[in-house]
Order: sequence, then C-alpha cells, then structure tokens
Amino acid sequence: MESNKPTVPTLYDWAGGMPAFVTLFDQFYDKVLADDILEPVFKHMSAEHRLHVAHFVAEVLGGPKIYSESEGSHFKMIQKHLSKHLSEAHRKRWMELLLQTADELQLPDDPEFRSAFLAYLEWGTRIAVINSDMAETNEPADAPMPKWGWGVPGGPYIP
Ligand code: HEM
Repeated sequence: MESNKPTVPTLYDWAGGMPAFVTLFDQFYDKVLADDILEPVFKHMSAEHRLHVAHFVAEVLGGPKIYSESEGSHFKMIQKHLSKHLSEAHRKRWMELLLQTADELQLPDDPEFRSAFLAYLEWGTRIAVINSDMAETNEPADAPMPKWGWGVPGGPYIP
C-alpha cells in the first residue's frame, strides 16, 4: 500500500544538492584566503581542499559518499586537524565567514534548515579545535562518517 506521508528531504537535498555545497565552499575559501585571521592557517592548503570539504559536509548532511569512498575518511579528516593549534578566534571567524557565504548564496533560510545546519557546524568546528591541540587521535581508523539530520523539528519549514 502506498503511503501518503510526504518523504522528508535530507539536509543535503534541501540545501540544493552538490552544486550548492561546491559553490558554498569555493566562495567561502576565497573569503578565508582574504582574511587576516584565517589566511595564515589555510595558506598552504591544497587545491583540492575546498572540494574535499564540500564533499565531506555534503556527505554528513545526507549526500553521496564521495568523500568517504574516494577522498578520505572520518579518521583522515581528524588527522588533518591534529597539531594545527586552532583557537576560538579562528573557529569563530570560520563560522562567521561560512554563514555569511551561505546568506550571500541564499541557501535556504527557514528556521528548521538553518538550526540544523548551524548545529552541525558548531559541533564540527568545536571538534576540529579540540583535535587541533592533540598530536594523535584515539579515534579508530574505521570510524564512520558522522550523520546529521533535522533534529527536533524533524523536517523543513513547509508553509
Ligand atoms: C565542520 C567543520 C569542519 C569540517 C567538516 C572540516 C573538514 C576538513 C577536511 C575534510 C579537511 C581535509 C581536506 C583535504 O583533504 O584536503 C580539513 C583540513 C583542514 N582543516 Fe578543517 N574542517 C572543519 C573545521 C575547521 C576549522 C574551524 C578550521 C580552522 C579554523 C579548520 C582547519 C583546517 C586545516 C588547517 C586543514 C588542513 C589544511 C591543509 O591541508 O593544509 N577546519 N578540514
């Protein structure tokens, strides 16, 4: 029997799919490289960095497994942050520039999407800062990718 219950889109789909994430991180890292606080942290990043981060975040939010199947793993992502000694000032500016870029690109701004997106970014950036003060991680090499969903609202704002 067919269900009439509407299917809840993933955060990835609601944001606009992969083109939205690729553009978001492309424009975000342009801002990062023009920023006094973040430029010294990212000046040696690889040419693929922005695409890898786009693929990583897209996958966490329900998108295809491009990062974990062909570019890295959760473990590898954590390793990239080890001994980077990131500060709260770095993290705050990272958040500020990413959210500014999301607004400029007009990512969905319904309360449901933005609260879930922000929750993931808060979590991810705080983990990155914690790991950046360690020289090695206790995380198992086969740790699964995090999966983020809509949380309490359960789905997007439908007027
Ligand atoms: C949700 C939050 C974050 C995610 C999902 C994330 C994800 C990633 C990923 C996937 C890589 C590896 C990229 C590659 O393979 O080339 C990476 C590297 C890195 N990330 Fe993050 N990151 C986050 C937050 C941060 C923050 C807040 C900072 C600093 C303000 C930071 C600094 C770096 C640095 C310095 C590298 C290494 C760049 C290099 O190769 O030189 N990350 N991150």
